[in-house]
Amino acid sequence: MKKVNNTDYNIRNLGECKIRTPVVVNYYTSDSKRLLLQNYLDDRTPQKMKTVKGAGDISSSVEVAGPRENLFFDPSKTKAAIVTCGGLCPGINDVIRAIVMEFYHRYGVRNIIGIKYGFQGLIPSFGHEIVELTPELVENIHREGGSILSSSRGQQNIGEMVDALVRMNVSILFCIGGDGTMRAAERITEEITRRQLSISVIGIPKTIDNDLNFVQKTFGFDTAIAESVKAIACAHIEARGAPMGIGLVKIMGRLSGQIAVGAALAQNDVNFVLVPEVPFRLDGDHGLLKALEARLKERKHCVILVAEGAGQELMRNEKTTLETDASGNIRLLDIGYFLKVRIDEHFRKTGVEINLKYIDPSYMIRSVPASASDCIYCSALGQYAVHAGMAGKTGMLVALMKDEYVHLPIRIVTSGKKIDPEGNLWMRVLESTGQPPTLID
Ligand SMILES: Nc1ncnc2c1ncn2[C@@H]1O[C@H](COP(=O)(O)OP(=O)(O)O)[C@@H](O)[C@H]1O
Ligand SMILES: O=P(O)(O)OC[C@H]1O[C@](O)(COP(=O)(O)O)[C@@H](O)[C@@H]1O
Ligand SMILES: [Mg+2]
Repeated sequence: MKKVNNTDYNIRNLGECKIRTPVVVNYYTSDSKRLLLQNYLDDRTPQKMKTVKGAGDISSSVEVAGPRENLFFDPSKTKAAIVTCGGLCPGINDVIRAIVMEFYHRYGVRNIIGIKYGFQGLIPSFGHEIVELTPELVENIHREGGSILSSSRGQQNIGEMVDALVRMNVSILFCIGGDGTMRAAERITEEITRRQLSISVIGIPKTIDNDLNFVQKTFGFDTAIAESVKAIACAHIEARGAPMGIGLVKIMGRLSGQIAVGAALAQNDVNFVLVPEVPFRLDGDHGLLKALEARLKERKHCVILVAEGAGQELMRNEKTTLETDASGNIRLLDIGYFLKVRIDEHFRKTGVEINLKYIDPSYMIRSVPASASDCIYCSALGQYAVHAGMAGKTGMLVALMKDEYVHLPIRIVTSGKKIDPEGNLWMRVLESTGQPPTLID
């Protein structure tokens, strides 16, 4: 990576630079649909592009993250704003800290503000304060979980948010968030483009769910796994501590079972992993209850790990109305409690006395400070985000992809990454748990 110091970059070309969205060329999505983004082809020198193998034989090129020789924004006049949205996630404060430190110490930018309570902070009627972010303020924030700026859910008016950016004279907006935040960031970018404003929008992929497409890993994911593992270890101890013990753990993961899968692979005490991507049944010769009977008969204890989004169809019928949260995310029914009740009922009927202990670590896996590996990731994301913003990139996010930090157009990441039930990851889960390949008749 090229080292930046305050004299390395060239701000003489400010007027000649254009604010622009990076490109992905010839990318094939996992379902093999061709995604061709016609866009600016800047930074396409070989050392600034990374060629990655997509599905099949198709290669694609994406921009590699890092400092650029030409800046779009003049550091002495630049004002940056940071907003953190959606669910909390370990490492948010690390990213905020890295952005502030990079601006101050690398680029000499002094004007950095924090928007409070997610996108609400850009809507004047909420009356949230604006926070001035300085090195002194952020110095120790990475030791705390959560976000010093707080967060919120709920859609806000895009036009009003852009008005606020204009009013505050913001040059670069950093949106730290998950899929919802990236959808909002995309719409903000579109509105900025429509108004022909020179405001750059840079996304940073946060979510313990790790469900952003093309992004190898969202920050906070590793920490969430490390915390989930503690609950699994307790469930295992409890299961072994009583005759016919069952430890049942429910873990977050709304549309994807990535955390459950990661935790199961990290802590090989789990016998059944239930995720949204792989449907299962309770009843029938190949259903979960029969498989559980067999496991208990053989080993006298069992650990079940269920992702919160798994088995939703088992609890719904045609009369169920789907409720959503303020952001439009579907409110999930409680699969953990449902399984506890159904498993208890089943063994009562069959006359087998079991000891089921249900553990739901819930928010405990996401409100902790980041693990060491997430800390490293968060600092890198913050630094690269600043480089991208100063170079006038927009409508993009910084992310790790195939072990390289790259720039991805925001619009390609929001379609939702899933575990492939035919893929190697799920295969490894089956191998390490010993659970049957299917729990459906
Ligand atoms: N299509 C959209 N247009 C505008 N705002 C959106 C859109 N989707 C989500 N948002 C907003 O982005 C913010 C974060 O989204 P949310 O789903 O709560 O969390 P996350 O970004 O972690 O997935 C919320 O304020 C939400 O209302
Ligand atoms: O109760 P909340 O705050 O709405 O959050 C619950 C959800 O937030 C998450 O932790 C992460 O979701 P986002 O990152 O998309 O906000 C999910 O795993 C969970 O379903
Ligand atoms: Mg989300």
